Amino acid sequence: MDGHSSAPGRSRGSQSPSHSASASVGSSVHKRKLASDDHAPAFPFSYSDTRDGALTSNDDLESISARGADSDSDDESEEVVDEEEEDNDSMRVFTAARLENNASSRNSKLKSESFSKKIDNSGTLEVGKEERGGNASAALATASGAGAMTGIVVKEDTVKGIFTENLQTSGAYSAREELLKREEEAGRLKFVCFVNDGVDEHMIWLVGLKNIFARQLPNMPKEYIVRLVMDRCHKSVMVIRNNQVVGGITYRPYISQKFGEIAFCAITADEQVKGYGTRLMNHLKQHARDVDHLTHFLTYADNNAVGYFIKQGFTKEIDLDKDRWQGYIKDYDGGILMECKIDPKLPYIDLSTMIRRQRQAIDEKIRELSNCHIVYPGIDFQKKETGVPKRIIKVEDMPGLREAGWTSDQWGHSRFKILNAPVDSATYRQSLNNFMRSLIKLMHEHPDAWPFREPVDPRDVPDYYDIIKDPIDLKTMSKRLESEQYYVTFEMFVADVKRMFTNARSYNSPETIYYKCATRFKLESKLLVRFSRSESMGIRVTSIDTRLMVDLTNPFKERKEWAVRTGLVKTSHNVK
Ligand SMILES: CC(=O)SCCNC(=O)CCNC(=O)[C@H](O)C(C)(C)COP(=O)(O)OP(=O)(O)OC[C@H]1O[C@@H](n2cnc3c(N)ncnc32)[C@H](O)[C@@H]1OP(=O)(O)O
Repeated sequence: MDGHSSAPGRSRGSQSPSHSASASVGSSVHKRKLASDDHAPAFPFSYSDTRDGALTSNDDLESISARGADSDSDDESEEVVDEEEEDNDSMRVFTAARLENNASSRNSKLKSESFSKKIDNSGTLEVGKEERGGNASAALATASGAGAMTGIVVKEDTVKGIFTENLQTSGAYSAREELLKREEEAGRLKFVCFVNDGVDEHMIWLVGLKNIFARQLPNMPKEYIVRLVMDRCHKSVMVIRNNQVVGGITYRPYISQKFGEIAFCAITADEQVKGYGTRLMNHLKQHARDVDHLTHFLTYADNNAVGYFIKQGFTKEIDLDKDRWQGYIKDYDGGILMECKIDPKLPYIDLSTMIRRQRQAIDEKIRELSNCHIVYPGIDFQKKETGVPKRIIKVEDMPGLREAGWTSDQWGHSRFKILNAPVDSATYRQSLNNFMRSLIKLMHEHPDAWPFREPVDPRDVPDYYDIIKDPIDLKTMSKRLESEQYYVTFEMFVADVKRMFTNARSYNSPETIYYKCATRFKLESKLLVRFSRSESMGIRVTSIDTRLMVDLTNPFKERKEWAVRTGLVKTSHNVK
């Protein structure tokens, strides 16, 4: 039973049999003292308690360290474009490195062990039997089902000649978790939780963990790390791979308060960003919930690690009642207090199976409602130059189209309808072609159109076609238009114009004239199409966005005047 008495003023040192320097209050003094006093014992307190063969001196610890538990070894040096115009911006955004893997930049300063910590008399921790006997979490994971990363089973499709394919197997998170789970099942990886219990093997791992913390949290006084890792009120959940510790979390469970304080968390440098940190946290949560009966975790997250903690479900908003934690936990400089609620039901160490089942259930439901999982064979579409088909393929011959609910009256269906256009499809198409022709002509005349008038010559730009897989230019568009087979909808035309700008802006860097031309040309083409569409559709625009009008620069100036003249735009309204 936790006999904690509310004594926020009592120093943490009072829990140690012979605490000394560490009980000082001023943080800087404390830090300096720890950092500079070579004669100070590495342990701020001595282990007079010898239960379970606990260490009795600093030498014992050093000797264990010398046995090679150091896994973080010292040799490690450490529209026409429509409304969705900006959809291509992402193409200019290059993916940044996921992590700045520089341990020395991880800046976590111990501000002060404020020693206002309340004492949790439950401090003597029972290490669950399952931890002593191995790894409860791993056992649970094994019991909870196969971890094979199989794809979703697709029902046999009865339609002849139709292929079905797995839509998706698993996301990156699940894939990583599954992989590590399989490692656990194969015995190459385990997650254990120990306190300083004097058992040699456990001590070796704890010392190894201490070394990792010392390496990965360089601003944390080493003596302080040793003290907490070896403190019997603190537990450490460790990642053990091939009998070597590769990381861990040291935390203190406050049993009566039902929360735990994560003191240190680190993975050895060359094993970071491989999913160990996530799996470790999941094991910790499961253990803390099932063994310690905790409901929350609190931690002062190092600024550089806030992202990691957020991904593990920690938030900067602290919901936990202050009475439950204030005065218990230590303050750290450069750290942000974060909280995580432990879910009472989630299978933390088998989340991937849960996610896979949920994904499967959703996928099955989607398959009941749609045929989007059915993949049809492609059509033999032999193209002439400019992509115009050599042989006209009847729409109804396209595999899967009828199955998708297409009917012949939908031919040439478009979001854009020319109003008052003839209903018979031949005349309608003629009007559409005329409309697109007038657009191409106007675009051709635009002063910024010069880079787009002809296809890029590979002799001038040898790598262009290696990078741009779907080239397009105004001349090619004109040919497509003249074939009268290609642009069967206005959307197809718009798609080519969009691609022309996207190609230019992905091949060329922003400071180039080509990129700038593309940006200006894109904007004005967009305005042009909006105007032309309005005109062609017979819509009488009675007001036009001021911004559009202001943006209309030269070659379209006449159109603006024309728009005003014809009453397309209300002069009293927007035109300046
Ligand atoms: C209370 C404290 O101890 S605070 C100090 C925390 N410890 C440190 O900063 C020491 C140095 N860092 C480390 O030891 C490790 O990088 C840890 C413990 C922070 C994370 O362990 P890893 O094994 O690298 O984490 P893991 O591979 O599971 O990554 C989980 C996710 O968090 C992200 N992540 C990992 N570290 C960080 C970080 N420092 N900042 C932002 N995101 C991070 C990963 O990119 C990954 O994202 P994804 O799921 O979208 O791909």
